[in-house]
Amino acid sequence: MEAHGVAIRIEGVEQDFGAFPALRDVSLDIRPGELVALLGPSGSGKTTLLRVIAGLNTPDRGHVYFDDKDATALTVQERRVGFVFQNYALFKHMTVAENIAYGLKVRPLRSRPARRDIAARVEELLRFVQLDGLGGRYPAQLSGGQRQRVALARALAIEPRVLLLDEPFGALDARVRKDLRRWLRDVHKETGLTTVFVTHDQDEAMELADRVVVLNEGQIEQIGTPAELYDQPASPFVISFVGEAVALPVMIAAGHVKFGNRELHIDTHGLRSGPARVFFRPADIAVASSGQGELEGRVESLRRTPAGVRARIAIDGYDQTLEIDSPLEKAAAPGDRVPLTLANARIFPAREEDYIDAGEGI
Ligand SMILES: Nc1ncnc2c1ncn2[C@@H]1O[C@H](COP(=O)(O)OP(=O)(O)OP(=O)(O)O)[C@@H](O)[C@H]1O
Repeated sequence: MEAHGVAIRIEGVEQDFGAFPALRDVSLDIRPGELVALLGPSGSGKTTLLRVIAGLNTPDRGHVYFDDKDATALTVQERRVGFVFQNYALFKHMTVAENIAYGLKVRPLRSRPARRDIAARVEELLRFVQLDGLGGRYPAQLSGGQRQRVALARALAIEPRVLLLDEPFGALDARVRKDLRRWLRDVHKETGLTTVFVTHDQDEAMELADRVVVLNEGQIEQIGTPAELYDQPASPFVISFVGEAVALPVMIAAGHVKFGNRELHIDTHGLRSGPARVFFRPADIAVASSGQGELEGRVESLRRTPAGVRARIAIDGYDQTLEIDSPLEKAAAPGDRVPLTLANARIFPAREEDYIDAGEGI
């Protein structure tokens, strides 16, 4: 990638806490104006990576570049990053306006704007985050969502060149979260700021981000647009973490994919003969016309969902159940035996531990 097309470059970054490797060989380019999500389960290294980008953590190995300049040794202030944390770390004893003005007031005298200019900037930001008129309140007098908007205004006040958000909506209820997500997307559009946010919520990442970085055990599993992650997941971890998936242990032999003694009509994608796993989204498994299914199972239970029904099905020859989505009018009844067809399979080599499981049933 051309250097001028990169706002933040992370190169071979590693961070250890004692003997524990929290980040392992993380490399990533973030383009100017991009909205990037760091997504992963608890403990996967999201916050650690965000802190490395911010300059709050110094990596043990590797480099961070801002606009092509090595920023690894620069402080937070020197990097000019704006921060928003999960639990609205606002100063309780300061009014909303004072909170927003804080980053400007603590600047060294020579770069500090005049009082009048700070006041004007605060007013402008209050309007921008749709809190005009509330500058005199204290944080305790605001709702959670309002506080998070103040936190964002405070981060924007210093005119950062990068905005970093750590689970910014984590503590809010589902409805407010959703509203703020949309709002943040609008804010991003308007400011055009390079923005990196941490979330463990795949819906949040997929709805907001231009690109999503999936982290697992301190390593990047995949970087891609939401569509790429859904349609071309690079690993079993990604397909299972981004959206729902069911996995079936299969055996590849002579170019055929067998589940027990049934053949699944799936391309092997050039995988060698041996044990493998195929993954499906619940929406990609459908009840077939009788006699036409690749698999057969018994409906154990049904649950109504916004889009139709979700059926839990015990598959013949497999000691686990899988869940499928079907439209209301096609719903079977508990106890029914149903033939199933499969679409959009992803196939991956089995891990060692699957070899034994898969081998037994096949
Ligand atoms: N200062 C520290 N000292 C020791 N271990 C740490 C420190 N900070 C993080 N860790 C460990 O590093 C790993 C990654 O932590 P990190 O906070 O980056 O994960 P995360 O993906 O943000 O998780 P969560 O979603 O739970 O916040 C965890 O196992 C954590 O316990």
